[in-house]
This record gives sequence, C-alpha cells and structure tokens, in this order.
Amino acid sequence: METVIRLDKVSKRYGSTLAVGDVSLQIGKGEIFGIVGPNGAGKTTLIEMMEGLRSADSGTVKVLNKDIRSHSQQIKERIGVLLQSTSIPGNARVKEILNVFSSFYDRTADLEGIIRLLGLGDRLNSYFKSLSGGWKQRVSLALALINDPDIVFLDEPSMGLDPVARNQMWQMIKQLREEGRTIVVTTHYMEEAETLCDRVAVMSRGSLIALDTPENLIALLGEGKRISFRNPGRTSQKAMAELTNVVHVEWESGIIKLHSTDMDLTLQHLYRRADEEKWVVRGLKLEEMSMNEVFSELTEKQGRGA
Ligand SMILES: Nc1ncnc2c1ncn2[C@@H]1O[C@H](COP(=O)(O)OP(=O)(O)OP(=O)(O)O)[C@@H](O)[C@H]1O
Repeated sequence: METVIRLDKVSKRYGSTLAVGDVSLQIGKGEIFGIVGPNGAGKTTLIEMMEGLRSADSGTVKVLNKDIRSHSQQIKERIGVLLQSTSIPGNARVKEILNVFSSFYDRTADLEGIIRLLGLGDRLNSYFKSLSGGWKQRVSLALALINDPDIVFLDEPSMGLDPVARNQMWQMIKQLREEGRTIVVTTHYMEEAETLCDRVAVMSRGSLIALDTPENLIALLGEGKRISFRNPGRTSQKAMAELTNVVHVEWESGIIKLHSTDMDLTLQHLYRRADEEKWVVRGLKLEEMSMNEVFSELTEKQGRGA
C-alpha cells in the first residue's frame, strides 16, 4: 500500500508536559486510520502535527512524500481539515459559506457533488447558526472536502451527535474512502473506532501503545470472545487459569469469565475437569469482546506502568 503519511520519532512538549513522545507510524492511501486515547493522551497534538498546524520539536512528519516543515503550503492544498463549528460564521447562509471557502483554494471540488453526498441541498439557504449539531457537522465536512483533498483529517467528527446523526456521519466517511481518499480520525468513541477504522492507533500519555486493526487489537485479549458461567463453587481462580489456552480469568464471586486463545479447546478442557471435579457449570455464554474493553485494558495497563 502506498504510504501517504509517515511519522518518524515525532515528539512535542508544552513546557514540562510531553504531549507526544517519539511516535513513529505510517498511514496508507485509502485507509480510515483512527487515533484513540483518554483525555490528554496527545491525539489532537498528533493530528495537528500531521495537518501542519503545530510543529514537532523533533522527528519528521512527511505528508504525500513531502516534509511538512518545508512544503506546508503545497500540502495544505491537498488536505482537508474538519473545522470546529465555532470557527464558521453563524450569520452566513450555507451556500455563502461554501462559496467563500471554495474561493480560498486553487483546486476545488465539484460543489454540486459535495452537496449531493452530504444531502445539503435543502439547507443551502439556511443560516449556519440555525442548524442542528448534525447539520452543522455536515457543513463542516463539506468545507473539509472543498479542495477535493487526498487526505481528510477529522478531529472528533461525531462529538455531540445523536446516534442517528453519528451513523450518517460514518456512512459519509466510508463513502470518502470509496472515493480513494485517506481519512485520519480521532475519537473518544470505541464503537466508532471499531466500526469505522481500518487500523487504530491507541495513545496514552503521549505514547503510541498499540497500533493494529480493530480485530487484531481485540484478539490481543484472547480470541475476541470470552466464556462466562456461574461459579460452580469448590473451584479456584488457579484451577481456572490452568485450563488449556486460558490467558486471563475474571473472577467475581458469582460469575467466572475466561479469556482464551482457543475457545473450543478451553471449553473441552472445562467440561472434562467439570466431570472429574463434579463442578456443575450453569449459565454458560460466549460473550463478544469490544474495542471498549481492549481500550480500557491497554490504557489501564499503561497507567499501572506495565
Ligand atoms: N497549547 C497547549 N499548551 C499547553 N499544553 C497543551 C497545549 N495543547 C495541549 N496541551 C497538553 O498536552 C497534552 C496532550 O493534549 P492533546 O490536546 O493533544 O490531547 P488529546 O488526546 O487530544 O486530549 P482530548 O481528548 O482531551 O482532546 C495534555 O496534557 C494537554 O493539557
């Protein structure tokens, strides 16, 4: 896959705060690349260094094979950035805003196409300030697309949107990938990372602590599923941990949850041991793991210094 963004050992400090420390990563053409992390993890600083809005203290940022420090103007023509709705004039009508922004660029996209993609046709005469959060976000996305960018940067695109508007935003972002664009998105919503992103970078306290597809990140915690059943008594956490392929045991008084790298083998072993030990295994379920759990596990581990 052709690399369109390359970061090598990029760091940024604000006084004594290390906002981003020694981050290296590559983003391929046509990917939806997610950056997730708790508050203050460095997501905005990282994405803004890719956009050329903040400069790195050390390391290199290359976008479309050009160093962002020496080619920032050229790169700006080829990228789109989602603006906060507060930076858009509320007293202007949507069509006026689109026209003004399109005059800023040498190269412009087919405005009719953007209006169709984002369903803005009926809102062109509305004042920006009168729109709901979801429609404002669509206008912001239209502005990010106005120069027909190769790379679109979206910092928290669905922040504050209701579930319907969020879903519509995801469909629009996926459509941008279909058009061959690369999307870099930061998010607090793990469901967004899981359903939208091809790969996800997990940041914690300025460091990149994991980078993989959502499926592989989930698989880090076992097979992406866990076996849950009622505690049969007369057993121990140690006995559960010794079952074949078990990588982690969640032990609450009433319920036992086993994370495994091979569910079938673990289940077979569990039933064999239950037979021998006269455990009565009740309420057995297979539960799907989510990015949310992966995220908590990874960032908590980092917090414990593991
Ligand atoms: N302009 C600034 N001046 C001083 N410190 C800053 C500045 N911008 C960010 N920081 C600090 O750098 C760290 C990383 O901030 P950043 O905004 O990049 O994180 P984030 O992951 O985007 O957080 P959030 O999810 O809360 O938006 C934080 O500790 C933050 O307080």
